Amino acid sequence: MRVAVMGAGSIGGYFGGMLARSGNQVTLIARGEHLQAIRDQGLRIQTDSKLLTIPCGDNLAATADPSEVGPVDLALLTVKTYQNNVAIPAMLPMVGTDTTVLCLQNGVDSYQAAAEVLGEDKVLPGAAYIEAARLGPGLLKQSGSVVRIAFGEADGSNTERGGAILQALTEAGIIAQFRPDIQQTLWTKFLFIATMAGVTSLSRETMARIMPRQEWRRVIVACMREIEGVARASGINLDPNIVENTVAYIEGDLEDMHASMHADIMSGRPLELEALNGAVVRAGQRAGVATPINDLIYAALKSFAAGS
Ligand SMILES: CC(C)(CO)C(=O)C(=O)O
Repeated sequence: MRVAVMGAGSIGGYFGGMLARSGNQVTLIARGEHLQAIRDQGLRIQTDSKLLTIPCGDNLAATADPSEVGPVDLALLTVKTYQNNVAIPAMLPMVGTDTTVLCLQNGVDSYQAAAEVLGEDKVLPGAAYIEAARLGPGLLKQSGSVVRIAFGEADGSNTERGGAILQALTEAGIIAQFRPDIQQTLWTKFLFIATMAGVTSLSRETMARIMPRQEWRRVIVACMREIEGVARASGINLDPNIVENTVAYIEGDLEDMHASMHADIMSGRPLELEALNGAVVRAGQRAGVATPINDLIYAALKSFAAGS
């Protein structure tokens, strides 16, 4: 497959690198010293056990300019959601008649922003579970054993392109699922990440530190119940034990689990607040469900959302 990755940071870089290693023709869209380092030294991915180097050459290329790439079979959208206004229109030269755009961003409505610009029939919503960070120019760190993508057609249909992407991801060693119930999948991750990104950013403490504390645990469970209520009132069919399952999932892997928004606020970078707690507040207003905890998180973090 010809693949382009819009946003070759830690998550896009990891998936792009794996797809190149398994024989796809991958172009990373990157900028500045990150781009230069990838070109000079290859993309380097440090896992818990080894350093993988994927040199630019046969299967991997990197550029700042999407118009150099031309139409691809698969474009991954992995920029932070607050970059969408610039990044999504910039993808247009890479989207042709047969291109599929797989949105792996946080949030339940990010893929719609892409669909509005790139075409309703082009964009597949998806959710990524991966613990990754950028250590330096051209160098990524992927931690822990969880690397998973769940995606689907927005209308729940079973399509040939979905099967082809599933095969490419699986051959790249990524645990992938092509799901008929993609809204449920998106909201399941959303309930987890909006809550944990919100509370860890608010407290400036990691999940491992706040999860065992009863006072935070009550807030976390209440925040998840709030999001569950908004989802159900919006017609999303979540698992009846969604909150208990999500708490158990977090507690099962606490040491390795960090919310990227927490890392962002600690480093003074912009926040995905609008796509996370802001989106809960807006969806709550639409569905007529009160969201006092997310209102508080949203209000408290708003002054930091543009970075500091
Ligand atoms: C799944 C997880 C926790 C890591 O990619 C995430 O989406 C985030 O931190 O924003």
